[in-house]
Amino acid sequence: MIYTVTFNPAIDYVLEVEDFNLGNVNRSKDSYKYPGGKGINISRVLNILETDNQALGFIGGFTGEYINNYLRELGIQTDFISVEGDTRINVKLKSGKETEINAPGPNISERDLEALFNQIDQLKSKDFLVLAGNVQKTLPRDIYSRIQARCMDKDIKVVVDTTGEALISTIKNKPFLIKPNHHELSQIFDVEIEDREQAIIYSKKLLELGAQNIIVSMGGEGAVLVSQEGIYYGEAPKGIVRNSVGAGDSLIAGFLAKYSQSKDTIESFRWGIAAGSATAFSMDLCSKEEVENLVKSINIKKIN
Ligand SMILES: Nc1ncnc2c1ncn2[C@@H]1O[C@H](COP(=O)(O)OP(=O)(O)O)[C@@H](O)[C@H]1O
Ligand SMILES: O=P(O)(O)OC[C@H]1O[C@](O)(COP(=O)(O)O)[C@@H](O)[C@@H]1O
Repeated sequence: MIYTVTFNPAIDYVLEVEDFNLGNVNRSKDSYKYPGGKGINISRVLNILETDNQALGFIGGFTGEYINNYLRELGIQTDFISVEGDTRINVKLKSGKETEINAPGPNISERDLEALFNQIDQLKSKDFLVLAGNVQKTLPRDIYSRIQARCMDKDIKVVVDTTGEALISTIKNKPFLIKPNHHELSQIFDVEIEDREQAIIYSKKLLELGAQNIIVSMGGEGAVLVSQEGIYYGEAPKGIVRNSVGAGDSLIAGFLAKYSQSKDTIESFRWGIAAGSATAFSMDLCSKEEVENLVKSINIKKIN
């Protein structure tokens, strides 16, 4: 079974505004709302790709209830822990460029954390655990690493998709997969990573430090995969970008959907890129048909 954990879910509120003008009243042409947060997006795309999974994490208030109901109506199993305060609303502004404002989210108490640890302790060998998204500022920065440590005596494949210290602290515990985008990779090493060659150099360092598979996504430029099996590059297909929110999450879900059936890392990488791009070309997340259409056109090149 694949479990996703979202510490800080969100309703993604997408506003389309023509010629956004800062400091003035703007009217939006259209607006949409979707349940979001990285683990939740991964659960939704796994479900789209007909892969069973369960969504865990913390929700609160009317916004949390909206997310839980939405996922259950899609047929996704959920076992969220209820916290005090409302789950956040993140604003995604489309006006030529994409601007995102992500809110802080409710506090997580010691008791809430204990409840999550109890759930993690029920996981079994061969399960996948995805730890995704930002963790609230009030929590210790190594919280993902502590969760990983609880899985070490079982054969659980842990996937981490976050940034900064929360990500760095997990590398020593040998995560199965990490997926920084090139900006996040730049942040880790405090350098400017702008091309594939640089992304490879720094991913190799993460491999040496313990990560088993590193995918660095680079938006429309595709992604690189660095693992013990070698170094690969996958070009992203061309298309009209409608809303790239959730593209990175979709990449992870596409990878896991394929990997959990086939254990074929390279083919899974191809599916990941297809799912990421199919989401970028959609207003909401991808559809199964779009992913299946795109996957045929994606060429994976071995670099080393
Ligand atoms: N403009 C785009 N054109 C085509 N594919 C895209 C585009 N933006 C994102 N993607 C696809 O989604 C994947 C993840 O996107 P990226 O923006 O790097 O992730 P994140 O959302 O984590 O920042 C890319 O590797 C690519 O396959
Ligand atoms: O947890 P964070 O880092 O604040 O990010 C939350 C946001 O990330 C998303 O999961 C999208 O992530 P990606 O675009 O990186 O795939 C949104 O749904 C959500 O609003």
